[in-house]
Amino acid sequence: MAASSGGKKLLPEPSKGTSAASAHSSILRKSSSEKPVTEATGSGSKSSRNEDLHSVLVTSVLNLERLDLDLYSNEHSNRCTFTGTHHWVPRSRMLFGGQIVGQALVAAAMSVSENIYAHSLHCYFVRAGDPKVPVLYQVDRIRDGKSFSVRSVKAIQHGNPILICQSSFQRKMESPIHHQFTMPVVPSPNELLTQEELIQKYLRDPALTEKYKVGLTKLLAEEVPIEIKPINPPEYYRRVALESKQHFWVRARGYIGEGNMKLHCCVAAYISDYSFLRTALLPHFQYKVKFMASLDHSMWFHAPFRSDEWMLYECESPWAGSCRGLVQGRLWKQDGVLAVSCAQEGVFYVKPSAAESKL
Ligand SMILES: CCCC(=O)SCCNC(=O)CCNC(=O)[C@H](O)C(C)(C)COP(=O)(O)OP(=O)(O)OC[C@H]1O[C@@H](n2cnc3c(N)ncnc32)[C@H](O)[C@@H]1OP(=O)(O)O
Repeated sequence: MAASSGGKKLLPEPSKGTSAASAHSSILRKSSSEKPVTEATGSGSKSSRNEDLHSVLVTSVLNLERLDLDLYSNEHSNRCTFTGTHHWVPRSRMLFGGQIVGQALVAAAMSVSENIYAHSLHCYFVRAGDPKVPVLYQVDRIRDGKSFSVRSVKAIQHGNPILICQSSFQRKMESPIHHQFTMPVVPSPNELLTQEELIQKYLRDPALTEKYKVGLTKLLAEEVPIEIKPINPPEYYRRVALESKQHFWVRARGYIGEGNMKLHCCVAAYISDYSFLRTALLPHFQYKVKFMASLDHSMWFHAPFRSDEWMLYECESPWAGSCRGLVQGRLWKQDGVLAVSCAQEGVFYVKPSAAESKL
């Protein structure tokens, strides 16, 4: 399924100067008519996952409607067809950054030919997204070179850009120059509880205070289309300074299938912004956040991967200051291959701590 208009499958736009035939690739192979998944499917390898439950990320969230050449809307994708409400929106009530980045990459990918693949993207979030109105995606074809193609995408609401995203695509190339770090040693996904199972465990704790019960119940009710298995999650009630690092296993909720790499990169863009920025707050438990938002987001796609299979998200924050925090992340495949690197800066405005307020 590529962009769809009135249910008809639309193939990506032929790149200018490229024969339509070579551009006839669908970045999203699965039809949008397939049943979206509404709950986690299967517990482990893709073979145990019900292949009829396609991820709502593919059937809906990343399913843009083509309005014109290089112009797309998420009007029909931003809604959960089975509930009529908008897809998951953080409690900040701003559009989730990962959704805007993922949709911007879908729009850019529609304008490049089949045999080149996303290798990097760099975005700025310039205005908060409004969950009450659709987003327009305007693609500018900056350059098509022999090996690389560059696109610029503007995500627009109320006539103003909310996101500007540059992305670059490269044709497959081999090279003798190759190295990567070694994947951290952590428990495998099968040894861990999902975030939902952890919350259920906390909710069974008789010592749980009402405040935490309400917060955890709200978190449980959120329909985030991502499955997460935290590694060494801090006890919810332990208010202590933690190292600015976290690891968790992560995958799209539901089946996506072999698809092609452009689709998995778009889903990884969505996934990569979830629970990422909070890494910078882990050492600063004593402060109450009044405002928090991602300022930018960058990704580098290194090797083929599947975003509907467990990947280890290794997150760390080397620095925070001047109301900003930097987070860096690496997505590892279970076989130890480094698939994706991410980086993001965010803005935090916090209330002074109790001790500071007394000064
Ligand atoms: C963790 C969630 C990850 C995400 O997905 S966030 C979604 C993706 N990111 C975004 O949507 C951010 C989009 N960009 C923007 O909204 C703006 O560029 C951004 C970052 C707010 C900067 O715009 P500016 O006009 O410069 O706004 P600002 O930073 O001056 O103010 C923003 C709000 O914070 C408040 N603020 C500013 N300085 C503060 C302070 N010292 N203490 C407490 N609050 C403070 C300020 O009042 C403003 O709030 P409000 O909008 O007026 O209600």
